[in-house]
Amino acid sequence: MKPIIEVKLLEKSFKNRKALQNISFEVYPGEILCFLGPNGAGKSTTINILSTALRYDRGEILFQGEKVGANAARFKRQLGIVPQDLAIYEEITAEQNVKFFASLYGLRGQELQRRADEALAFVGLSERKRDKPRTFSGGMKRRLNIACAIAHKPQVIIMDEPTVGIDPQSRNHILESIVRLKEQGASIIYTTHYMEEVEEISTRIVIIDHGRIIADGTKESLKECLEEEKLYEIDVENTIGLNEDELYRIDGVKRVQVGENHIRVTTLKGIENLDRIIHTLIHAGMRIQNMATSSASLEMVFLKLTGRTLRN
Ligand SMILES: Nc1ncnc2c1ncn2[C@@H]1O[C@H](COP(=O)(O)OP(=O)(O)OP(=O)(O)O)[C@@H](O)[C@H]1O
Repeated sequence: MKPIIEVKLLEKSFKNRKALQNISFEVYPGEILCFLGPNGAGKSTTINILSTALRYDRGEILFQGEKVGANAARFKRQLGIVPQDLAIYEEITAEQNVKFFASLYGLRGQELQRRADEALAFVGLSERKRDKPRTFSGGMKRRLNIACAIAHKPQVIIMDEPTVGIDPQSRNHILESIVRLKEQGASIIYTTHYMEEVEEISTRIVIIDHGRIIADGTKESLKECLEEEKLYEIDVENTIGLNEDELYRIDGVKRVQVGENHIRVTTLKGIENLDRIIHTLIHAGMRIQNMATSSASLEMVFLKLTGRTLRN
């Protein structure tokens, strides 16, 4: 299958600070490509460039095999953008909002009405279409934001953290609608901090850190790198007095991460070392309160690749 978008060696600096370095990836039709990365990793910069809202210094973006530069107008018509901050007008009705944004893509008359109705039904807001968004919950506003971005039926939909700070019901609604958009053939580029969302909806994942892509693959392929490892999550009263080196000296221990009252130890599966880990912690004066073992998760992939958790 041919990619709908190809991004090649993208670079972007803000003053002297490099925000993106050698970013290359493809987007295929009918996929949900999740961008995962901590604050400041470069996710928004990447998708703002893709949205044509931000210039880049070097690199190339192709849409259906052709450079975007000369075809920017054609490309923009096929983009639906759901920004991180709500982009709706509070003082006009939900329907008027959707019609306004869809009209920017050239829709008029009956077609405009039909598409607006479809988009509002799609996000579950048909019954509230004559109401103004100022009377909506945060989740409903987010859904309206999505309706505004998809009414013109774009081939590529870019969503920047569309579920931040909303109730679980709206969140589920949004995730379900994203999967339906994919099933209808759209390509969705989705950024999030929430690992669970990535587990739930992604067909492919790009992990970005410090402005570079450090992994690109399906959930399954990314987790393969962890087949040999397991993770101990240990809660303690506090970690004052713990020397990480003592844990690293234990056979099989690969990574240690120490928080205020939490310790994560990644260790090789084949080596029985739990008794030594516990002994070392007790010897250092730790009061263990809880312990759990995890097998491969995206959080662990992220930890392995970056040495950090996604949400510190
Ligand atoms: N307009 C700007 N001016 C200066 N620096 C910027 C600007 N926008 C982003 N940056 C810097 O570029 C880097 C990447 O930021 P970006 O917003 O893309 O990260 P992010 O992964 O989207 O983070 P978040 O999850 O917090 O949105 C950061 O170091 C940020 O401080």
